Amino acid sequence: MREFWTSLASLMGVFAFCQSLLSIIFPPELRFAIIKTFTRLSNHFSSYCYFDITEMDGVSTNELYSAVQLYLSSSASISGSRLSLTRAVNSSAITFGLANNDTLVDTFNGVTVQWEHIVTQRQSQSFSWSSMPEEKRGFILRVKKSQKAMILNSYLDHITDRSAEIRRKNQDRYLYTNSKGASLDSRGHPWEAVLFKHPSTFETLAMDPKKKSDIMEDLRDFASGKLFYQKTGRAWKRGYLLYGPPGTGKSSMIAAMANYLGYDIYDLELTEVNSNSELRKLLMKTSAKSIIVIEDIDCSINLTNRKKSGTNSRYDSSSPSLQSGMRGGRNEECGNSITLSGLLNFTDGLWSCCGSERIFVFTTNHKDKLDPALLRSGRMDMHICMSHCSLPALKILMKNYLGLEEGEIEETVMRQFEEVIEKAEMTPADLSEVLIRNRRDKDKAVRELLEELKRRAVRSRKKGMIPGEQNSSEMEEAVEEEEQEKRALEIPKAGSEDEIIDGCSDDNDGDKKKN
Ligand SMILES: Nc1ncnc2c1ncn2[C@@H]1O[C@H](COP(=O)(O)OP(=O)(O)OP(=O)(O)O)[C@@H](O)[C@H]1O
Ligand SMILES: [Mg+2]
Repeated sequence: MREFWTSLASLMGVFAFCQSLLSIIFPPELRFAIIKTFTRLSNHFSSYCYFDITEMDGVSTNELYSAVQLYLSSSASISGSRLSLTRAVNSSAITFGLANNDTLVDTFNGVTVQWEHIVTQRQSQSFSWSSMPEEKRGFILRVKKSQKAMILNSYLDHITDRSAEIRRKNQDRYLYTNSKGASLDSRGHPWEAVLFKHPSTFETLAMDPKKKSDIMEDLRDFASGKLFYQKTGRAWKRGYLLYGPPGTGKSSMIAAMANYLGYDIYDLELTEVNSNSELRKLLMKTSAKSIIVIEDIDCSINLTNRKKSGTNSRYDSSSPSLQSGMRGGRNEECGNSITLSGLLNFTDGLWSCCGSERIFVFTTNHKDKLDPALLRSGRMDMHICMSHCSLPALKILMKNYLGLEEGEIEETVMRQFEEVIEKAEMTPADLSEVLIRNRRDKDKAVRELLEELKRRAVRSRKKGMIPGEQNSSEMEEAVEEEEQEKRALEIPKAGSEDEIIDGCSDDNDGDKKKN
C-alpha cells in the first residue's frame, strides 16, 4: 500500500513538472491550442461522448441541471454506492442524490449511461452584478457515441418529464376554496388556499377491492393519457360522479384521488358564485393537474331557499337546485344566475379545454334527483356508487383501525359478520365509530362490532327493509327515519326535512360509464 502511494505521488510530481515545463516553454495561446488538439484527438479515438450540464448558464440558472438532479434522486434503475440525502424547503419528501464528485449509472431503453457530479470551488470574483454560488456544480453525462442521437431525442425529454412529475409529488398539495365568491385577493386570485394534508388513501378506503382497483386504473390511465387525448381530439379531462348515503366515503375518496395523483383540489362552493361568468372566471383560474370538486351537487344552487329554511344545505330537501326543471333556466327568484348549462359548458363544452389535465368530481346523496343532462354519457365519465359497508370493506376497516388481518379473526366470527353485514346496512362511518371507541381492545372491538351489526340487522328486518323483501317506498321511509335520527344528533334544532337515500340499491353498480 505504501508503495502505491509513493508511486502515485511521484506520478503527480512528473505531471506537475510537465505542466510547468509546458507553461515555461510555450506561450499561453499555444499551450491552449496544444491541450485542445490533444483533447480532440483523444475524443476522436474514444467511443464515448460527453455532455456538460452546468448549474449556472451564464448568470441564470440552468433548469436542466435541477431536472437531472431531481431525476437522479428517484430513478429506480439507478445504481450507485454513495448517495446524498436532501429535503427541499416546503417539501415533505426526502430525496437522495449523487454525492459530490461521484458517479452512477442509469439505464434507459436498454442503453446504459453514466452520470458524474462535479463540484469545484469558484474563483472568487472581485466584483459581480449577480451573486454566484461559491461552488461550481455540473453533471457530466457520458454516453456511447452510437447512442448520442437517442439520448438527445428521448432521454433528456424523459428526464424533464419525470422530474416535473417528481417535483409535483414532492411538493405539498393545496386545497383551494372560493369562500369569498369570485372576488380577487391581492395577487389577483379568486381562490384561497390551505395546505392539504388529508391522510385518506386508496389503501385506507373501505370499499370493494375490484371497484377500487378499477378506479385507480382509470385515474392512472387519465394521468398518463396526454397522447391518447390528443390523438382522439378530446379535452384532457375526466368527470366522476360519486353518489351514495352520507358517511360512505365520498369525500374520503376525493382526498384519496388527490393523494394518489398528487393533484391539488379546488372545492367549488357554487352557492358563493353569482353568475355563469363568475363561474367561468373561477374555473379559468384553476391549474392543470387538479381536481375540481362540487360536493352535494343536488343542493348546490338554490341558496335563497336554503337560507330561508335555515337548514343545512346537505339535507335540505326543499332545494331544487340542479335538479330537473332547473336545467338551463335562470334562478331569478334568488338572483343567482348560475345555470346547469353554464356549469356543463365547463365540464363538457368549449370551455372544458381551458386548462388541461383536470378532473371534475361531483358528489351527491341523491343521484336520482339529478338532472338527466348531468348524467348523460360524456358528462360524468364514471358513476361511482359508494354504498353501505360490505364484507371486504369491513375487513379493510378492521385492518386499518385494529391492525387485524383476515386470518387473525376466528372463522366462526367471520361467518357471523358475513351473515349480518349486508342486512345491517351500516355505513363505513358508522362502523368506524365503533372501532375508534374500542381501538385499545381488539377483542372487545370485534365483539361490539358484531353486536352492533346484529342489532342493526334485526332492526332492518323488523322494518321489513331487507333488500328484495319489501317494496322500495317502505325502505325509503325507514332510511329517512334513520337519517332524521342521525341529523338530530348532528344539527340540533336544524329541523331538517330529510330526503330519501337510496343506498345505491336502485343502481346497477358496475355503473361505470367509461367512454
Ligand atoms: N369507505 C370508507 N373508507 C374508510 N373510511 C370511511 C369510508 N366512508 C366513511 N369513512 C369514514 O367516515 C368519515 C366520513 O366519511 P366521508 O366524509 O368521506 O363520507 P361522505 O360519503 O363524504 O359523507 P357525506 O355524504 O355526508 O358528505 C370519514 O372521515 C372516514 O373516517
Ligand atoms: Mg362528503
